[in-house]
Amino acid sequence: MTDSLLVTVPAHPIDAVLAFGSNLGDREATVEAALAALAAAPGVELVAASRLYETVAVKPDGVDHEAPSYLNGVARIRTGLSPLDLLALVHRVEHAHGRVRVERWGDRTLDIDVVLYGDLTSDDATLTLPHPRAHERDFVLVPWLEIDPDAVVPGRGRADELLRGLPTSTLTVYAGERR
Ligand SMILES: Nc1ncnc2c1ncn2[C@@H]1O[C@H](COP(=O)(O)OP(=O)(O)OP(=O)(O)O)[C@@H](O)[C@H]1O
Ligand SMILES: Nc1nc2c(c(=O)[nH]1)N=C(CO)CN2
Repeated sequence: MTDSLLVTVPAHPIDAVLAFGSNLGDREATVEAALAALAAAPGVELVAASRLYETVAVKPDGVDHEAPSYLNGVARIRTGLSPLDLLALVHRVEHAHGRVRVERWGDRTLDIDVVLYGDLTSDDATLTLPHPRAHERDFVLVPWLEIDPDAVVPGRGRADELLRGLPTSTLTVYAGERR
């Protein structure tokens, strides 16, 4: 059964953190369009967005240098949407940008994860909060720390300390292909 908190409309706007990834097509245009769509959505205010980072694809067996690399970024929004309405919005934006799911962690034009919704924790498979793998992903922690140096993953610890515990990072700041 879905946790009732996941369908509760908040009494006050909630800060939520979203992580973006794209490794197919015009990655920069896709991420920028997704951010614009989220910023324009009723009940969402875009508060901050990180730079984009070029990152090596991580597959279930480890990093895959043969796969197209990702652009990753993180945004903080303030929202009056319930957690599940936010997830539904994120899915609509993914589908509007041609998201096709073929295999687990397969290449994709756009992936948006809900990293955090306020301090809500959930172990519901439909929306697990905080995102169950955010704490082990440099491609989430690095851009998140850029916009929130004191970021904390509830139940896991400070993002800067989590990052220090990960293998050497393969991220580089994306300078842009068209600029
Ligand atoms: N915090 C969350 N953010 C986004 N989706 C989530 C979250 N928790 C659970 N899900 C569920 O996970 C399902 C699969 O999501 P998705 O296809 O984006 O996974 P993935 O990108 O392949 O892998 P990962 O979740 O490791 O990034 C979604 O349909 C969604 O209901
Ligand atoms: N570098 C990188 N690798 C990934 C990413 C991602 O966003 N960036 N997302 C995945 C599943 O969501 C799987 N692997």
